[in-house]
Amino acid sequence: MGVEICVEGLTKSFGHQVIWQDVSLTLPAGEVSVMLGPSGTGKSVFLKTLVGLLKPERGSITIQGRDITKLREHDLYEVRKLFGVLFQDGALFGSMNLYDNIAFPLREHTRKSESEIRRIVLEKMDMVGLIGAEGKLPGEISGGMRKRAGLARALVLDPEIILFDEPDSGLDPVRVAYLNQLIVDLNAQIDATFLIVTHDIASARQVPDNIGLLFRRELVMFGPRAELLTSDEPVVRQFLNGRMQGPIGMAEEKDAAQVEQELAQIDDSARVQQLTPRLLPGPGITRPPRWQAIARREARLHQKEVAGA
Ligand SMILES: Nc1ncnc2c1ncn2[C@@H]1O[C@H](COP(=O)(O)OP(=O)(O)OP(=O)(O)O)[C@@H](O)[C@H]1O
Repeated sequence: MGVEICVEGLTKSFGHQVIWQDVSLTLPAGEVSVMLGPSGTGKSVFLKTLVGLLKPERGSITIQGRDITKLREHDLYEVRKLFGVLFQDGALFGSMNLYDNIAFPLREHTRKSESEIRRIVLEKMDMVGLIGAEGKLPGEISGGMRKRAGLARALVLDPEIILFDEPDSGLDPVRVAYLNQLIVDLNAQIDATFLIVTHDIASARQVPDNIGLLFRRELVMFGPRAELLTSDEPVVRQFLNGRMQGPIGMAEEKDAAQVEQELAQIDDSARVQQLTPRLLPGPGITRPPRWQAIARREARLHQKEVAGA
């Protein structure tokens, strides 16, 4: 079972540039959460702050009762072992084959024997569908395979928390669909806490239990998927529908009168019916008990929304 991450009043700046301020949210243990936001709103900075690579100016990040923003390097090193991170490009070593890339954290951080390492590496390669590609170099395989190799490497230390930085970037829609299914299946299998940064609205609608949205240096909203998907909050509605009409502009902020006029013109009559179904684990993968709780939570929200429509 994954662990909960409790973020309170978190603020991060670089010099005079405030990236985001007063961010508070709880990533529930074992659930999948997605963080959305226009480019440059600090989603990657948020992931790096969670894993302790960047220090916030204010606020706390509590994991297993410890505020990681206050830890010294040695203790932070221990907490980091709870995390697996899938970086945007897989962050594989170009000169090492996939087997050695995936074995790398085990050789660096554990004293396991080569036969034990072999068992773990092949198990994780199997989980992400890469059996047979052990000898390939990262430059010889597709972007989708590189992501899966990066994911296998993120899994080898059996993390309680996995952070995904734009796992779908640069992939075609079919590869994105396969990757989303893999993420859902993995979450059901290992029950770790997942946080995914993405721009892909289709993924954000189908994959997570919870969605958050960063905009203009604030966390606009964070909550259960169905709540965000049916929200009347103008920024949330604009982003999740990929529209030009709304408070989010190309580069500059729009003036209030223009936003109001644009919002008045949108016909949202079909919105309630459009609540995208959640992606379920594939056949043969047992759903952990929390899936029932999440399904009940979503059904309640949906009923409330339909009743209020
Ligand atoms: N180490 C750093 N030093 C100074 N500024 C930084 C640093 N890292 C990030 N930034 C700035 O923080 C802001 C947010 O960057 P970040 O990459 O987190 O955005 P993002 O929301 O992930 O964007 P995208 O969706 O385009 O990937 C940017 O203005 C970036 O230039």
